[in-house]
Amino acid sequence: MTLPLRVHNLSKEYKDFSLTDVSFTLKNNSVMGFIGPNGSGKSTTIKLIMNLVKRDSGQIELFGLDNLKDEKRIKQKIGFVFDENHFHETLTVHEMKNVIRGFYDQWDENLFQKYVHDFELPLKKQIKDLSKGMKMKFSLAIALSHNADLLIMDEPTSGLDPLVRSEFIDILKLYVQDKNKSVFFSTHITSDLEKIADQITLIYKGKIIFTRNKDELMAKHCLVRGNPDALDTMGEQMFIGLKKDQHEFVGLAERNDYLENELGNQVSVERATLEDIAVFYIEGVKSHVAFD
Ligand SMILES: Nc1ncnc2c1ncn2[C@@H]1O[C@H](COP(=O)(O)OP(=O)(O)OP(=O)(O)O)[C@@H](O)[C@H]1O
Repeated sequence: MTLPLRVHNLSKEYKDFSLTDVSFTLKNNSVMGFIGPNGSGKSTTIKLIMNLVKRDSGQIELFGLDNLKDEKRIKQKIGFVFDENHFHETLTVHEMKNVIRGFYDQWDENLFQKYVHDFELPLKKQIKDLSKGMKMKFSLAIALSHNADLLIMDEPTSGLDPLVRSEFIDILKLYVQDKNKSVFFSTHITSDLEKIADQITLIYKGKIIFTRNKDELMAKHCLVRGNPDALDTMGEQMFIGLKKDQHEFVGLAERNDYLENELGNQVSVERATLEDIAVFYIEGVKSHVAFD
């Protein structure tokens, strides 16, 4: 079976920023969360995948097809939700939909109308008068109504309230119940990814730190907290990332017996959230000068 998305050694140079040898693979029927601090290169990577920006080198394959040579064919199979508004502000929802549906061979009007109903989309309102949440739901309704096999979304939930975000997650869960569907999206809201993601890719300063299975990532890591004196016994090298002052240290480590059994009374070992994992991996990279 061909993979929905494969990015290989992708590079792009801007004046003050480089995306360097970015590689990752989205598995079939999988949801991948693409995370990293502001300015890490998430939108740039997504724009390169969608051929909105020209790459310097590397390959991008969607469904086994080259994203440049087979762009037209590929775009029929992708539902794209973009943070920046790419609709004509003065058209109504209904008019805008009629423009967009013309691009898709497999437009499903009944399905679109179902989403209009479910999302309570106001067909007669001009795009400029929609709230942020409504615009996102409209984008999502479009993305879901042309039989796309892959959703690619750039921060689709930024600025949305928890209720709308929770609806969004439910929609994605339903979407990937179909074994042919996959999702790739960037976000800063790692708690959403804890609920829905199968894979996580972390990017920092234009380089990939890791692509990992989310459950495995969360099961394998822990936060360790304690008095800095305990570091003398433990050694700092066991930490992926570490923060300390004179009173306390907090670090991310891989779970192991030594930590949990032998050091039990000197340190506390806690569950690490996805946010902790991302923050401390980056902390570790920052303290590793060779990265720059
Ligand atoms: N067209 C451009 N010309 C020059 N620099 C650019 C251009 N587009 C993006 N950049 C720079 O590339 C870097 C990465 O930006 P990008 O938008 O990809 O980051 P991001 O990870 O999506 O950030 P955020 O989480 O804040 O949305 C930034 O430093 C940005 O200023």
